[in-house]
Amino acid sequence: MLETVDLKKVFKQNVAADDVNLYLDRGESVGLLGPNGAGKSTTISMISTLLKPTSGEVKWHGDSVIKNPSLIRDVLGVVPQEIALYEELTALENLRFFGKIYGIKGKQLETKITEVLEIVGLTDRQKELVKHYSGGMKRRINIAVALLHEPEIIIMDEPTVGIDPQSRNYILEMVRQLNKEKGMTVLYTSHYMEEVERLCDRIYIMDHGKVIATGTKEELTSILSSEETILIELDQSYPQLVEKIKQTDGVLQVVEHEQEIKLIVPKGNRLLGKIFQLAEQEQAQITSINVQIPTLEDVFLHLTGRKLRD
Ligand SMILES: Nc1ncnc2c1ncn2[C@@H]1O[C@H](COP(=O)(O)OP(=O)(O)OP(=O)(O)O)[C@@H](O)[C@H]1O
Repeated sequence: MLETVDLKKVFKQNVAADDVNLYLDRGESVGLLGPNGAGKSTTISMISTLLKPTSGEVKWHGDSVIKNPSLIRDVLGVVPQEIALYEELTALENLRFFGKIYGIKGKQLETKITEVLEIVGLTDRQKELVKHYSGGMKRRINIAVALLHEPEIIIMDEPTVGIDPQSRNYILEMVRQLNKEKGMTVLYTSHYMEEVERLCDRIYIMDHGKVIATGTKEELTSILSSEETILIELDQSYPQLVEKIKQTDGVLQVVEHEQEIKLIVPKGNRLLGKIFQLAEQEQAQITSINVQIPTLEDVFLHLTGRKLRD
């Protein structure tokens, strides 16, 4: 239904999107997972025709969206990362304003507004000025705006960044319902692994402008089927210990974050004894040590040697 073919965007010397190939089938929920600066926003800006690609194609049912942007504009709802609302208007006035921009009028507009307010759970607060809304409520109205014209496909650019856990949960559940119950096709970008794991049927992992892996969560984590993750917590950080662990035979990847060290090691390894020995040498106190099933975060670490969120 929607496809990008070798989509590229170069800003001066910086290749923000590098031959990105994605596809979405009708009714799918697809995640674009990557750290800040990976090229997610650039890619979706090109898909939604807000940004002209340096080269490559965006196709809607096989036809070029680059040549004919109107093909996609009516069927696409875009929720940008930045809140795009008038603070001095109420939520209802914002929805009326944006609805008219979409060309929806009169009774049809009022019916649609009632419906989208219900979807985002803000019916009771619709007459309050947006400037008095919390960050999470503003994001929900931002989403309501994108739903006004009944898009076939909705693209969301990190819609939960910087909001409270309750609003975050509300948004995630709402996206799930739009996809699973209303059959809307979703392209969801995030740097939160848990969100794409929870919401998306298929996931593209991006880094430095490139798609570095794609598949279902199970397919992606099976990249690590012969490996496992060891998570070590210490009473404080021990840089020397990290260095020694990195040099230990059989340790494939190591990342540290404050008092925590995460290792990717081959399954069935016998490294725990060695780790305890090294900790003793460095007089480091291990407060916990856990062997875990690999997550998408570990897949990213395995592929790039870095954490998803640094
Ligand atoms: N208008 C622009 N001019 C120059 N460079 C840009 C522009 N927009 C993005 N970039 C650069 O392109 C790269 C990809 O940025 P992009 O915003 O697409 O990443 P992202 O994965 O969406 O991350 P974030 O979540 O931080 O937005 C970054 O190096 C960024 O600095």
